[in-house]
Amino acid sequence: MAKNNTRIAVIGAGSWGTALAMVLASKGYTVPLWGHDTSHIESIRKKGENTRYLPGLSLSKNIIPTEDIDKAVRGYDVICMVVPSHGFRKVYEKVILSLKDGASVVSAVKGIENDTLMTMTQVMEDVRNRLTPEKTIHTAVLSGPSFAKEVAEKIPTAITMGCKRLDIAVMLQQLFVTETFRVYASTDVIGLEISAALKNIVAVAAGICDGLGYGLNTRAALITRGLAEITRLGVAMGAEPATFSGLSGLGDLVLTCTGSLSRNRTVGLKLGQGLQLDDIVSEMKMVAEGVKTTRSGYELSRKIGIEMPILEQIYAILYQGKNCSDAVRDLLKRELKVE
Ligand SMILES: NC(=O)C1=CN([C@@H]2O[C@H](COP(=O)(O)OP(=O)(O)OC[C@H]3O[C@@H](n4cnc5c(N)ncnc54)[C@H](OP(=O)(O)O)[C@@H]3O)[C@@H](O)[C@H]2O)C=CC1
Ligand SMILES: O=C(CO)COP(=O)(O)O
Repeated sequence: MAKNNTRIAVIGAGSWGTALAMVLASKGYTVPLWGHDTSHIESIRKKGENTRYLPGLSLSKNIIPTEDIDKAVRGYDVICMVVPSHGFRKVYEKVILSLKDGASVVSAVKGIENDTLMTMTQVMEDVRNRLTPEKTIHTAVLSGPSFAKEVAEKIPTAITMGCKRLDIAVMLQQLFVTETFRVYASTDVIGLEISAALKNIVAVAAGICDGLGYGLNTRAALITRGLAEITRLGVAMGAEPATFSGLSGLGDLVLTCTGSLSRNRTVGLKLGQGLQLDDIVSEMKMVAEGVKTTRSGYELSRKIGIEMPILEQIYAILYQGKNCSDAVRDLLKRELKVE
């Protein structure tokens, strides 16, 4: 668990980027924390606290807030990308220009890009092929049940680091692990990314059912059947089935479908209570990735030809104006099946 000479920076000064910077800073690493909003970065620098996203938690002096992306990236060995999926590509296009050959880039983001239907490691590969094909860059993904606030408060958490090269996954595992932040290694990058992105949609569904006043039976059914459909899609994309019963699969699904800290579950809860999506989203200061991923997940499932009944109903609610109760009724009256 000891610190080594690796230089690591975090790109994205929201709740999760800040919490991950706190994990690394607690090990003694000096961590640049990049954010795109100069006034927000200035506020973090002055107050020693991210009052917008993690209020009440003092930041270590080892965290260096910066709005200068080149300064945050140039010469660093490992970059942790924590910019929401809708802004990820644009930021990475800047990051890659300053990235050193042989660096590792970890995506801690849970989403699928709209329009391209790419996961974040696929976006990174696409950007590299276009902008710096001569560079070798190791892409990785960090995923699992981990509310930023709890991680920042050092509440015991377990999570998975995935990289197609196991030696790199193990190097990154050792870099992030602390006494309260246990990191497993995996080589199933696509499995981790698909489970991470799609659990957010099931969390919206769980919130809707709670908002409608349904009970624990409903939630347990959603978690179980949600996992079945996420697994079907992931396996069709080349993932290992076992990944979906791991931390990034079942683990994160349980957390976000049941935890009151989940932004995606909160969106669903308010929809179930009758609020309009636009009003819910415009009042939230944090990102709920499941809203955009419902669109890309839906298009991906149709492209690959995988039946995903829960996802289809959430898509109809969010993007076709379907009534929440009608969606639940239509799920229940589907043709009977063998489990
Ligand atoms: N929070 C959590 O518990 C966890 C989150 N994640 C994932 O981490 C990712 C980041 O989420 P999280 O940190 O929670 O989000 P937050 O909503 O807490 O923060 C988002 C951050 O990204 C910035 N941002 C928004 N749009 C852009 C853009 N286009 N370019 C650059 N920066 C931008 C925001 O800046 P501004 O303030 O100016 O809007 C803010 O600093 C998501 O994919 C999420 O699913 C994963 C595990 C846990
Ligand atoms: O992914 C998360 C925890 O693992 C956070 O979930 P929300 O984005 O729904 O808050």
